[in-house]
Amino acid sequence: MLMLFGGSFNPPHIGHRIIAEIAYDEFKPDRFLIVPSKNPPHKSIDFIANFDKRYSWCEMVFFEHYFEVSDIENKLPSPSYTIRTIEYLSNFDKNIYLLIGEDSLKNFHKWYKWEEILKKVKLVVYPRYFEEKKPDSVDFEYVKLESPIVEISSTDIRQRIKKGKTVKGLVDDKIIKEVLKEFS
Ligand SMILES: Nc1ncnc2c1ncn2[C@@H]1O[C@H](COP(=O)(O)OP(=O)(O)OP(=O)(O)O)[C@@H](O)[C@H]1O
Ligand SMILES: O=C(O)c1ccc[n+]([C@@H]2O[C@H](COP(=O)([O-])O)[C@@H](O)[C@H]2O)c1
Repeated sequence: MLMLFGGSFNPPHIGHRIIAEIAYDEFKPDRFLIVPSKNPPHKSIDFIANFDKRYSWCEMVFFEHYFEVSDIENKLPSPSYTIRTIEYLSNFDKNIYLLIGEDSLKNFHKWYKWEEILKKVKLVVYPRYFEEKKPDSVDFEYVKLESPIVEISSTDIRQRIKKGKTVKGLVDDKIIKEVLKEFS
């Protein structure tokens, strides 16, 4: 079984690590892939660090031996549609679990070929809101993790840095210097 956790990771934060650790513990997949998105679809971001930087931050944050940080979306066509990543990974393992946060779940029915995705993966959702938010007007199956809500986001981290506020504890110590340099 392979678990896929994709994201912009702009930058990776402690919330991402908590999500990955809890999902790993719950499912114990044979492979757990962290996949930084080369060109995240549907995302308007004030600023995105280049792929190589985000990839190397992920390697430092997800250092445990059971995590594999993958550069596949750097090689696959742009934009980084998840269906393409899944189709590529299906060559290696057909039992794929796709891990997403509850905010992504809300818009999941707007993803490119989302119905195709659901035929190929089992969806695992990490809660992000105290009040459950289900996708609008569509119904599909997913497993929701029972886990603490983590109110940390990359957007907030970038904004804090711009305002000169600390992000210690929100971002892994190993990458904090580089992250501050990137987003100041
Ligand atoms: N605090 C969180 N709680 C639950 N899910 C999260 C959290 N942070 C990120 N995720 C999920 O992790 C995946 C990758 O997230 P992403 O890299 O976009 O981080 P983000 O904090 O949501 O970034 P941004 O603020 O730039 O949108 C997405 O599926 C997202 O829903
Ligand atoms: O395939 C899509 O249409 C699609 C639309 C939105 C998001 N995604 C993927 O979902 C993951 C989290 O996205 P994001 O924008 O919240 O960082 C990341 O791997 C994206 O490539 C994928």
